[in-house]
Amino acid sequence: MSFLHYKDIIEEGDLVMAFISRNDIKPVIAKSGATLNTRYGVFPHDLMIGARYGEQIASAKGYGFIHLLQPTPELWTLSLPHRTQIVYTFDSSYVVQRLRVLPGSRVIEAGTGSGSFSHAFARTIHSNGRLFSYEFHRPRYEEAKGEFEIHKLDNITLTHRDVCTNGFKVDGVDVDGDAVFLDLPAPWEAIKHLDEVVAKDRRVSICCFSPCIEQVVKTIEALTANKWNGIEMVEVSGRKWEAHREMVRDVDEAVARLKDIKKRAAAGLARKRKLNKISDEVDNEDADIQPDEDNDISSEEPSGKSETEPNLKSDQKSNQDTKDRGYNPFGKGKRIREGDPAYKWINVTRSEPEVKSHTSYLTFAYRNQ
Ligand SMILES: C[S@@+](CC[C@H](N)C(=O)[O-])C[C@H]1O[C@@H](n2cnc3c(N)ncnc32)[C@H](O)[C@@H]1O
Repeated sequence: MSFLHYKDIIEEGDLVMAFISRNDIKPVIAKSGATLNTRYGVFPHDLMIGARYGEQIASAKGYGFIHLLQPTPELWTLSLPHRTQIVYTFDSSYVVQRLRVLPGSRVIEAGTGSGSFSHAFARTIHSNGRLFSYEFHRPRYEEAKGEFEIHKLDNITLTHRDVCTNGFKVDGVDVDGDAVFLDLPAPWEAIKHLDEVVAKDRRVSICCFSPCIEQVVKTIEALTANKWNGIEMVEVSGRKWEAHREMVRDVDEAVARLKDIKKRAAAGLARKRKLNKISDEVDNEDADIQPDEDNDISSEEPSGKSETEPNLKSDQKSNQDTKDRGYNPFGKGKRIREGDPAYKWINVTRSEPEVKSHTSYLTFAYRNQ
């Protein structure tokens, strides 16, 4: 396994992205005898080893299940241990294409932070490219170094350095960068050091990622002073769209639904009244109880049989609902798989209710074009 080369079968020592739910993805190194404990059950790693990436496995007791996914930078970004603020895929995907980062590119990145963007760069530039990443915080540097080794990202050169003070030169290496990404509190202090490491014979692109407009202004001043051209600032407003099919229903079905709701409400009320009556009887064991027409459930129960449902006692009825009732779009009944060709469907899209708010401003510029 590696983020650079995909494979089919999971082996001991491979990284597996255990997809528990949309908001819960756990990176796991498959190790014989170990277990993954989740709220859906316990998953022995021995079930993962030998399985195919993409496969679903059941928990040891068979109640829950998870999917075993191939590691990708996108899944890593959603599951990595946060040491800092990170760049998410909404922004990183845009930056990668806008900087024209390709297999073979030589990219300069500072700071490394949690290594979220480093994974995306490393995957895109592939084995023939090189990412020069810089981090001045010692523990973060150490942790990123360990992660890159475990993830076999051998196309990254990680340097422990304050780039604002000491620049980007790497001993014995011609960095020759053609793309630069600065996610630093003061990128304007680092820009002046780029001259000594960026390519002179081809186009070089830069992106500075800054959360506030005052930082953007200072960055633009430094880019202009250092002869960067085509300066442009953009903001990515990420929003997820969900596409699925919805069953087309007609008026008769809508009327049936209203009747169904009304009938269920009446039956529920009757059951509640019956229960209240029983508890009153228990409380007043010796009392002389007069029949109360308002609480007589026989007047509340639907008297006639409906087309689809015999007039059964409530517990029998609920069994009957799921067994014989066939498709019921509104309540208990057979579940229909989305897209079942026996029904009519329409394609619909829905945007996520919560629009991602501001992440950062992206300031782009170019040299030697
Ligand atoms: C917001 S984080 C970067 C997050 C990263 N882009 C990611 O996606 O995970 C900024 C990092 O820059 C580092 N940093 C700040 N100033 C620096 C400097 N002058 N030289 C090197 N690293 C620096 C910080 O320690 C921090 O880890």
